[in-house]
Amino acid sequence: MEREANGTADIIDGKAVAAGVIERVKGARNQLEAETGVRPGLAVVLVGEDPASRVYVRNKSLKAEECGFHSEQHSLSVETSETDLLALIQRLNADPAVHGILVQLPLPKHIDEKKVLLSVSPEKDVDGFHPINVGRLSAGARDEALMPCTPAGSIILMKHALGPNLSGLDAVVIGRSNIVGKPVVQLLLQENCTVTVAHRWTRDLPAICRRADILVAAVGQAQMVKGDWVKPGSCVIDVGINRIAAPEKGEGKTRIVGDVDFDGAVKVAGAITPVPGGVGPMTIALLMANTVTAAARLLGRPELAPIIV
Ligand SMILES: Nc1nc(=O)c2c([nH]1)NC[C@@H]1CN(c3ccc(C(=O)N[C@@H](CCC(=O)O)C(=O)O)cc3)C=[N+]21
Repeated sequence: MEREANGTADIIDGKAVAAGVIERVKGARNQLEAETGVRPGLAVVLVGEDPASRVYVRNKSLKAEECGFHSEQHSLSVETSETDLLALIQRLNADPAVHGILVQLPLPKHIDEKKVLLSVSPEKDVDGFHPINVGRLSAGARDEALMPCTPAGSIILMKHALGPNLSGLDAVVIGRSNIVGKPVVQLLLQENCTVTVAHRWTRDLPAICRRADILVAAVGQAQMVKGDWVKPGSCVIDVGINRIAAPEKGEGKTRIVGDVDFDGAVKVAGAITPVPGGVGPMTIALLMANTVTAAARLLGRPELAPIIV
C-alpha cells in the first residue's frame, strides 16, 4: 500500500455497495423469470423467539420480497424438536418453489446444529454452511459452491476500496470461526493474498496486525482492534456486531459497535467499513445473490447466475 495516513480513512459505504449488488440480483431475477417462468424462492427458518434473530430474519424476508422472490418465513416455537425441524427442511429440500434455504443460527441448545446444516440440500444452501460447500470453497470450485455471505460480501468491499486485484497483499484475519474467519481466509487465498490467521493464542497480535494491508476483524469483541494496530493506509474490514451500553447517547440504552475501535482506526487506515452500514448490509445482499444463483443452477441455467466475487 503506497498510501500514507492523512488523518482520515475513506469510509466504505456498505449500504451503497449492497444496493448495487441488489440491482444486479434483480436483473438476474428478471432474466431468469423471462427465460424459465420461475421466480427464485427463499425459505428462512427461525426457531425460537430471540428478538435480534427475529429482526434479522424479518429483514431477510423483506429484502427477498423487494427482489421479487417467492419468500417464505417459517417461525417455529423454541420447543420444536430436532425431528420436526429436520422434517421441515426435508420438505423444503423437495419443494420446487424453494431454491434457497436459510436456517437462522444460533439454534436452541437441544438441537444439533451440525445435523441440521448437514440436512439442507447443498444446492439450496444459500448460507454456504453445508460441509459440501465448505469443501467446494476450499477446493476453489467456485462454479459449484455457494459462498458464505459475510465472507463474500467482505471481499467485495475490499475490492471496492483497493481495486479488483488483491494479489500479493498481506491480509490478516483475526478470528477463525467456521462462519466468517475460515471462509474469509479461503477467499483471500483465492485472491492471491498472503494470509495470516490470528486467534486467541496468537502472540503479539498488535504487531501482526500492523503488517496487514487488509485487516479483517471477526472476533466478537467490541472495539478490540485499536488505532495503533492498524497499518497506515490499509483497508480495515470490521465484521463484528456488538451491542454495548450507550448511556451517553440519546439513541436508547445500547448501540452497535464493531470489533474495531472505529474512532482510533479511522485516523490511520486508508479505508474502513463502519458498523452499522458496512459488512451487515452486504451479508443480506449476498444472500439474495446466492438465492438467484441457486435458482439458476437448479433450473439448469447456471449462465444466468450473476458472478458475484
Ligand atoms: N444462518 C444464518 N445466516 C446468517 O447470515 C446469520 C445467522 N444465521 N445468524 C445471525 C447472523 C447475523 N447476520 C446479520 C446480517 C445482517 C446484518 C445487518 O444488516 N446489519 C445492519 C444493521 C445492524 C443493526 O442495526 O442491527 C448493519 O450492519 O448495518 C447483521 C447481521 C446474519 N447472520
